[in-house]
Amino acid sequence: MSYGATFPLWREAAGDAWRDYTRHAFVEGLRDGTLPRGAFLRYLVQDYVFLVHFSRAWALAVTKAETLDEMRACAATVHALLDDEMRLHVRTCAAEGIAEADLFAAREAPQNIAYTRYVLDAGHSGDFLDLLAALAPCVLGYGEIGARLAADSHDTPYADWIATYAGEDYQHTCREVGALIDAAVERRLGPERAGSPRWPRLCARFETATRLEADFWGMGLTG
Ligand SMILES: Cc1ncc(C[n+]2csc(CCO)c2C)c(N)n1
Repeated sequence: MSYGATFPLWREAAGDAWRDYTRHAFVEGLRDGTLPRGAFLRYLVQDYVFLVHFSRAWALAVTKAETLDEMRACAATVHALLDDEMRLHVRTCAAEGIAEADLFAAREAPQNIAYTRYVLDAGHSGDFLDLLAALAPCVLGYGEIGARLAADSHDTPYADWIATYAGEDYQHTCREVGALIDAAVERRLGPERAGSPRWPRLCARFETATRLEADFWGMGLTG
């Protein structure tokens, strides 16, 4: 999955961190069905809280945008997060007897705090590109993971989760976010993006967020 021109460069620059995230033991457990249900539910409850803060980060992106197209793309993501993706968590948890109020009130794990506040700080202390570089591993990594797991399908109780991220709706979102990143980078750095003095810092932001994603899976596995 390339999702545009910038993402493959950031992914390449992240080196082993990308592999550690997208091939994490938690992901392999989703793929072959060996992930314990308790680990999945722990992840889902934390992920609900994660999505609350992620919605805030995309809302921050609306305020950091420079064009109406950028504002529209980020506002649409806020809407999709609050109205679609979080509902999936609510439904799955409800089926296990966990109410939405419990999700909202869940105590955040340190790995969750580290990741979401890192992303928010990238936006507060930096500009639109700093924020997008910190947001990208989350959005595009799940697209890549979903597509890989669906292509190598097993009989797994996590087939719904895989289908959500492998599905055309989500893959379309990933292509749109890839295009948003490409246009934002071109606008601010020009055509020689990788030669820009800002480039190494953007790669570093992407890599840090990637490492925090891997730690988030780890939290699901071990609590
Ligand atoms: C830890 C963690 N990382 C990534 C995602 C996936 N994700 C987060 S926001 C979003 C929609 C577009 O921004 C998607 C698909 C997740 N749920 N939890």
